[in-house]
Amino acid sequence: MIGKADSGHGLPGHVHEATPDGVSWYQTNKGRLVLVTGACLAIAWTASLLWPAAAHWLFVAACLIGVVPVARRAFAAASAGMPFTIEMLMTIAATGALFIGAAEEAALVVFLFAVGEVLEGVAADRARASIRALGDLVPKTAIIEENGATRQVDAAALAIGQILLVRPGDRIAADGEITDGVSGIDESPVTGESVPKTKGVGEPVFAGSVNREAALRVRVSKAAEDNTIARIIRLVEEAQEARAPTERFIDRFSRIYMPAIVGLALLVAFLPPLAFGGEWSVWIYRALALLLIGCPCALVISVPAAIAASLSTGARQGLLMKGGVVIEAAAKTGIVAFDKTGTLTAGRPRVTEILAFGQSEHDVVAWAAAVETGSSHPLAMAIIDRAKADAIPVRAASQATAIAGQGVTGVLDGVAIFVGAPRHAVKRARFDDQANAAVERLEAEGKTVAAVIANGSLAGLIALRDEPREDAAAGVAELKELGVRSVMLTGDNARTGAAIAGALGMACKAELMPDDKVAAIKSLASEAPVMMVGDGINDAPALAAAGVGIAMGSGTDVALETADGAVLKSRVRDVAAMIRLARATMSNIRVNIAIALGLKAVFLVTSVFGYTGLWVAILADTGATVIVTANALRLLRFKAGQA
Ligand SMILES: Nc1ncnc2c1ncn2[C@@H]1O[C@H](COP(=O)(O)OP(=O)(O)OP(=O)(O)O)[C@@H](O)[C@H]1O
Ligand SMILES: [Zn+2]
Repeated sequence: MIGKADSGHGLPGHVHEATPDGVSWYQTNKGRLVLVTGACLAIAWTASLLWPAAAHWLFVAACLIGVVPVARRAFAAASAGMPFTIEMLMTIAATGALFIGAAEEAALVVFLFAVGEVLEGVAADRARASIRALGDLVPKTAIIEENGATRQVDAAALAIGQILLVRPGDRIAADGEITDGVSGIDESPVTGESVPKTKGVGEPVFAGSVNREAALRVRVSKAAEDNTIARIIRLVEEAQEARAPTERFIDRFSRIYMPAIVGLALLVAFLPPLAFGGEWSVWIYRALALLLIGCPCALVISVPAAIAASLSTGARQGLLMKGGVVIEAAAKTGIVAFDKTGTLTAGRPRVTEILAFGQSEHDVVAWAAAVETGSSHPLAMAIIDRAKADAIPVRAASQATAIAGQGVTGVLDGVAIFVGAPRHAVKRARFDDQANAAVERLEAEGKTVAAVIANGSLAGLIALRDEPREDAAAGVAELKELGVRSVMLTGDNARTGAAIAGALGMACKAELMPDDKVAAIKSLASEAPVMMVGDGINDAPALAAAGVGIAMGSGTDVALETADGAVLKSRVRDVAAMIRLARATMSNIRVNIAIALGLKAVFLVTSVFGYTGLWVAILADTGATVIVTANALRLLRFKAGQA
């Protein structure tokens, strides 16, 4: 909401337009107003020493110069149906002060109000600039190779298929695939991951990452606006627009609060003089101070400033959240449900054992690999890789069909083959005691067993193991420290699931068919707010069912669009980091609201009883805004990860 023209919270004007790049505060209209009113004040003060009679009129002039632009905005809003604006409060207070003869204070009020606006603008711009800085990471130009010659082109105009020449030290200008060369690539701008990765021919690279070592040729695979970094920036910018429930509360609050303040001011102005003969000028003066105290700008700025700072900090650390709503929900997380394959584990299972029953090991692997050509499951790739490694030719089975959550079937050389989970395989072939014992033992070791059935009898067992990510146990432990429970959701069998989950120190719900995951999330949600973490691609329904759905993955393979947020570094610990950042943001907001309301409450009382006057009132208002914004900007330096 910062930087947008007012979007209906009834408090226009105090919300800041983005300052264009390269424009300093004093070059903006509001900045010039500060300089002009400041100069008038200085002249008037000097004059008051030399020629007191003229000083009064100089203060009046200073006040009028300052109040006219504010009054114009106030009346524009009023004629648009929003009479209770911050500008209106300010206009009434300043002109009122002029009428009761407090010209010096009226001028000071107008000046400090202008200063406050400029300070807010500077702070809001800082939060925004740190998001925009992400975009500056993509170079403006690129060198392409065409018909054997090279030329420099505009990076925004790069077309898919063009070949980029990337020298060592260059930033890569587009998402693409390496066609020539091997080099260490620093992807920290895109994923927040600071350790460079060595990449070679055929591997993807992302716009904004830095080529560290050797020259590369890269084939452009995405148009400029579809680059991963462009998508991330767009997402963070859109996220800024999404309004948190707390923010909506403040809007509603302000809508009642502003008229209430005006009513109270009228009461203070008229009641004492009419009821018990108070001095008119005294009570009008106090009422005007009350109007200034009533200005809710600190309250209005507190939430969006904190959210903008938090989104930007998160983005730089590879933690994306789509707006204040997500931050607020993430902060409340009581249970994190993790998908197993590809989230808690690396998603690259390896074959560890092959047991053959009455067949050769060779045939077991050959049959299994043949039907697995019809599946895109990670287990399928592992089995095919094993066949290749053992120099067993992989032929494609006919009629190969994947059965979701169970396995695959197909026919090779007239042999009908099934490869899949033993609990489904037992319906297709008899398992003797020896086979059952082997399955039990392997699963208890955290391995997934694929039973291979040929023409209705068990031909063999293939055990596979998908190692947990290096930081999975640490991530689960960090979550526990935050008071958050972790649960693993998996389609794998209960024994394997329990073995892996147990080693990581978390609970497990296993043997879930794809639809069951949604039901599992819903039942967890009845216990505590759930965050679901998955790869975002085949578990979109589960991500959607959870209070917060977070996709985990690096660069292009993460489905940013389907989730509420993403952990770009593929680290389990970053899930804890995200919750920490969300909680820090919410407590920052709570502190800000307390500061804003607390200061107002104190000065409300002192103004009504006449202990403090107009200029203290406006100073408290501006001061509260500055304190609140400065506090929000502290989030820009928040380190979400634990050392
Ligand atoms: N192509 C396949 N080859 C062998 N077994 C398979 C295949 N597809 C599915 N299975 C079996 O079915 C089970 C359930 O599969 P599903 O894809 O639902 O879950 P998963 O990938 O193992 O686990 P997760 O839910 O954690 O991603 C697997 O654990 C495996 O035993
Ligand atoms: Zn204010």
